[in-house]
Amino acid sequence: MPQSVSLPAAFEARLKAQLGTEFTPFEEALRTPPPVSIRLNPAKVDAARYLAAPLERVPWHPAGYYLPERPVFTLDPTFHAGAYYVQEASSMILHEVLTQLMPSPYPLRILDLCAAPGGKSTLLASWMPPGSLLLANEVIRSRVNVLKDNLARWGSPDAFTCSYDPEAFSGLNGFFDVVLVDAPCSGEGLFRKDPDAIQEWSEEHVQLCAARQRRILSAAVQLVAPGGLLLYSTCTYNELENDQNAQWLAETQKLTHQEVNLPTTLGVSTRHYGYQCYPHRLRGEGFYFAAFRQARGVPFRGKAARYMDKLKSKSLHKREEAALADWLAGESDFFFVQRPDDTVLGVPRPLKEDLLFLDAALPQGVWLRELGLFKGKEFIPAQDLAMSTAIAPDLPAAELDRETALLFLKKEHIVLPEAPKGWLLARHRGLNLGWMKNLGNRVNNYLPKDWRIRMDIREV
Ligand SMILES: C[S@@+](CC[C@H](N)C(=O)[O-])C[C@H]1O[C@@H](n2cnc3c(N)ncnc32)[C@H](O)[C@@H]1O
Repeated sequence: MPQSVSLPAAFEARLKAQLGTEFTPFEEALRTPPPVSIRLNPAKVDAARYLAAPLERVPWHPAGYYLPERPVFTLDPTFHAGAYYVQEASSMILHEVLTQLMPSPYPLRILDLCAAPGGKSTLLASWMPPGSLLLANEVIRSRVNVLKDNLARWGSPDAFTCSYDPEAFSGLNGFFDVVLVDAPCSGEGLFRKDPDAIQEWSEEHVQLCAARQRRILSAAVQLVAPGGLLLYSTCTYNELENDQNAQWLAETQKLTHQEVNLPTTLGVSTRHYGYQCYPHRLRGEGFYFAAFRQARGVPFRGKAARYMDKLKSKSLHKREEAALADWLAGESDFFFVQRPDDTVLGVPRPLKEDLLFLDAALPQGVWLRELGLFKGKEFIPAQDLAMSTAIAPDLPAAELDRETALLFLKKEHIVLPEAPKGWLLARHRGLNLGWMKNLGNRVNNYLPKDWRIRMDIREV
């Protein structure tokens, strides 16, 4: 935040009351550059081999690292391949919260109710026990595509996307073991990273956000299974949106507030119900979180059998299923469905019943991962498949140097005289970027238009 920008007077007065003598170091911290941090994708890269030089660790996440400066991420092909997510460090603490409060080795059903652009969803996808299901929801339609693409890049076959108002989930009461409400908020914690947030701040907006958060939380509470966890987080500091909403959850919604054991060396401040990250106490932005256990509640009761036919009617031919096996990793176990436009979608078989519940309970179901499309006998693989961790590891591929990888990501023509003909994965540092088809005299680039790098790459 530049020296010339001043904080709104009402915000400053409130933070002075909240922080006392710590207000001065807080304000000074807001005027220093925000730290840059990434979270590696352990399903795609091994830190020891991937990182060119040792980096400072984010103390509360095993795959979180601070970068010495902000690179142009767009010009790093491995960013497009889903090797890491650029995530503000404080919010990575949810990994520690989940590990302490939900130490389950068993598969879980997880809902990220306010998910775009997908930072917490990718964190959840990496954290969750094998066999779990993650549903990432974003109500604002214009924000759904970025969520879908970020999750596709992350590659988890067990993460799905949808777009509903929180109240639309009422047919799934008691279904989820973990529900995260990373609520839309007044964004006070982002003042350093995004000075525009200062212009948008007002007391009225804080009140509006607090009321909206309660509406979202009232819907979310119902969805948590008995014994399950509701996580509430914001990137703001005020009590109205934070601890007062947490108090309301504890007192009126009959949830049991959970404590998290965070060593004082981490610098996280304890509020009455939740926890607050301040930028002068740790290397991260402003972030608040509180955790609650659904003590009682009604368990979900659904009849999957009633809905089976719905998906069966769109199931694939046996010979097409057999052809698909070549494109998928040996250990993957998928069931396939075909959309009316013939796109083939794949779901890990152990999640089939849960997907059928979701499909029945939500008006338009959920978006499943695309595998490709059969055109006659030819299978045209989808971008989602290239990104998925369930793709067969031994498919024909061309390893591209950085310059050629960026040309591929710009959707330009590239020449590969040595490469075999047919479908080829474009790779950089062993990570898949997308599909090419080598016709001999030319290479067709199948990167989806929306994934194309738009910036000028000539500076590389
Ligand atoms: C703080 S952001 C979520 C950030 C995301 N969890 C991440 O880590 O990348 C809050 C999200 O809630 C969405 N949202 C806005 N109004 C909402 C509402 N009434 N119900 C649910 N979500 C809403 C916003 O569009 C936004 O994407």
